[in-house]
Order: sequence, then structure tokens, then C-alpha cells
Amino acid sequence: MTGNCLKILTPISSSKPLLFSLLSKPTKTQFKTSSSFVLSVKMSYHKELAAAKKAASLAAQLCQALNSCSLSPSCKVQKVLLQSDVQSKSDKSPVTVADYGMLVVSGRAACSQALVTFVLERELPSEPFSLVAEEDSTDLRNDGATDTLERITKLVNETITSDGSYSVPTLSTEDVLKAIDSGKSEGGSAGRHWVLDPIDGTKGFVRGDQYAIALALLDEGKVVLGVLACPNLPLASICGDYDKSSNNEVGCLFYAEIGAGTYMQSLNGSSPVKVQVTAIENSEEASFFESYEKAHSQHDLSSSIAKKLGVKAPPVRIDSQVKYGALSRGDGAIYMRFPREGYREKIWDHAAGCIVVTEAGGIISDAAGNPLDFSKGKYLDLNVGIIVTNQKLMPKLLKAVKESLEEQSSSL
Ligand SMILES: Nc1ncnc2c1ncn2[C@@H]1O[C@H](COP(=O)(O)O)[C@@H](O)[C@H]1OP(=O)(O)O
Ligand SMILES: [Mg+2]
Repeated sequence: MTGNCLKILTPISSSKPLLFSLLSKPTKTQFKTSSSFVLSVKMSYHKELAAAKKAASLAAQLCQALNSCSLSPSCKVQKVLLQSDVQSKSDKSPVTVADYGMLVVSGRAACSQALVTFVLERELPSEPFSLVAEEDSTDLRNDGATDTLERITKLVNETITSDGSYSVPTLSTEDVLKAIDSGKSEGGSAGRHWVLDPIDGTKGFVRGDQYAIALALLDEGKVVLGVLACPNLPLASICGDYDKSSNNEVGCLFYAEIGAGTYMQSLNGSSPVKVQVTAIENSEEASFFESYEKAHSQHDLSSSIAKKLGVKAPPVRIDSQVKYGALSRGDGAIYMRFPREGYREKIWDHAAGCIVVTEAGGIISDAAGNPLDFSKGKYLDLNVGIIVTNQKLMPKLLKAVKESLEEQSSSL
């Protein structure tokens, strides 16, 4: 678009000057010229996407390093704590039985959050920064956390140095605490907000299974880009004949920008490939994903739905938003998530996964078929659960969900 065009265009249904609209409006905005010629301007988020990919990839690198090093003075103690069954606090978030164990687990996520904040702020210095994220620095500010905080700071500094693109003085422990606390935004329907789960699927991470670094951008309440770094996900399909596959390389990066499709590349930096959800139309051929953890989703309910659909394959149970990534490349056909009553889903647990799967041609809704609304702050107000599949299977899935929920409530 030329400077001349800018002078004669005014956005439809807006009294704001065009330049203002161009800078503040997301996605597609319609403009008319003085002669009523309508022009569509597609907003792009290339710069933000590049920053998000870099932030999530570096955080994945950091998480992999965290898995092979110690945040505690005694590796042995840490091992015991991390292997002990992860218990639930009142909010049902996973923490280990001892406070110290909690610090080890939340300290790792905070470390990832500090790094993502650092990268986004460096890469996008001219944009106002708002982040809705899972962690805060409360635990790390306690007296007993000094050693963990120092180790976290060292790891963040080492990751920044090893990347080599930032010439910055070494971050202090206070810098790291401040970076973690940048994630205190409440989100909402106005302006732009980054949404981050620095380690999604903590239980999978602790077990050495699947987890993800999930980063998304909201613009005026809509998810406009998302990145999922999945350090333990094989590049080859995890369904079907994966075990027989010759490619056992792990570490995937999924990313999507609104209107531009979903891509996957290896975390080691291979060329991106465009991915698509499965085209399966016959539900009997579908396989489905659900949470590894029984406490996170009602396995009996998804089993009853799968039965109605005639699904023959057993459920594929994996942790975190990795399920969205795997679904976006057609590994399975359906993802069902039915948390128990009272659990409130947070936006950082679904924002990145939602755009990764929808840009790959999938549909996501709550159990009643309503789209997910990310504009209401930290929480998603949902009707019962979350279901995801392709366009063809969604009507059948919704019907089976409705019937199973009715049966469930009549048996209570
Ligand atoms: N009781 C629960 N019901 C549903 N989801 C939960 C529950 N407790 C924690 N979660 C969240 O489920 C997500 C993992 O999902 P999945 O079951 O698909 O692996 C995590 O974000 C986890 O939160 P957190 O990130 O605090 O661990
Ligand atoms: Mg999470």
C-alpha cells in the first residue's frame, strides 16, 4: 500500500484515522475509498511470530538442560522429590509433598517464564508488553529459595549467552524475579496480551514424558498466533506404526499465525513443513487423544463417547498441549478433555494449542459446540469440556458427547 492510498482510505464503521486502525486492528480490516471501493487489509504478525518462535525454542533448550542438571544442592534429594508422587494443592495444580519439592517444580517453570519474557522484550522493544502467565516469583522470594534462585539465574544467563544474539550484561537475581513477575497481566478483550504456559504438563515433564512450552498472542481477545515447543515429541507420528518408524528424532516446534496455516519444524531447526489435521471421515477409523492423568479428564466419559463413535483404537494418553500439536499434523483424529466439576480451565493451557489446531483445519469447541472465548481474562468459561477434531467428524462427535453427557447425568 502506498502513502497516497493511506490518505484516501477510511476504515468502515470507524471514525479513527486509518493509520491508527492499521496499527491497532487485528487480522482482516475492511476499508473503503472515497468512491466506496472496498479493500481488505490483512494484518500480519510475522515479527511477533518470529519472536515467539525464538522465545519458545530457547525455553525448550533451557527445559532440556533443566532435565539434566540440578536446581538443588543435592541431586539425590531432588531426584527423590521429583520421583515422589506429585500431590495436589487446593487448586489441584501439581506440587510435590514438601515445600522444597514445590520450589523445584515451580522454579523450573519460572526459569522458562523468565527466559521467554527476556526474549520477547528484547525482540519487540517498541511494543507495549503484557503477559498472562502461569508462574509468579512468590516462592522464589522466600529466604529458603536463595540457592534455587541463584541456580535459575545462572541457567537463564547461560542460555542467553549460548544463543549469542544478545549482548547484555549478566542478569541479576532481581532481574530474573522481575522478568517472572511480568506475567501478572489479567488479559482481556482490549489490546494485545502474550499468553504463556512456561512448562505445560508439569507431571509429564517430571515423569520425563511429554510437556510443552506454550506461547500465544491475543489481539483484541482473539488468538492471532501460537507456538508450541514440544521437546519430547517425536518428529514421526506417535500413532499407528511409530514404533516401527526409522525416524526416532524428538523435539518439535509447531507454530501458526492467523490465516497463514500451521507449520512444524524440528527444534533443531529443520525446514518447516505445513501440517494438516487428518481428513478421516469415518469415526470408526479415528483414534483419540486424552490426558495421561486421570485426575485431569474423565476417561470413562471419553471412553463412552468413543464407543458411540465406533472408535476401535485404544485412547492415546499424553500430557499437555502436545496433544494439539500431534492432532494438527494428523497423528490422531480427536482430542477430548473433560475435567471434573469445579475445575476452571486457564487460557494459557489452550491458547497456543487452539490456533495450532484450527490453522491446520481443525475445529475446537466446548462440549456444547461453543467456540472457546479467550477474551474474558485468565479463565475460559466453558460448558463442561473441550473437544477437538476435523470439520467432517465434529457433528458426529458433538452428538456422541451430548448423548453420553445425558446418560451420565441421568445415572447420577
Ligand atoms: N484437576 C485438573 N483437571 C484438569 N486439568 C488440570 C487439573 N490439574 C491441573 N490441570 C492442568 O492440566 C494441564 C495438563 O493437561 P493434560 O491433562 O492435558 O496433560 C496442565 O496445564 C495442568 O495444570 P498445570 O500446568 O498447572 O500443571
Ligand atoms: Mg498448563
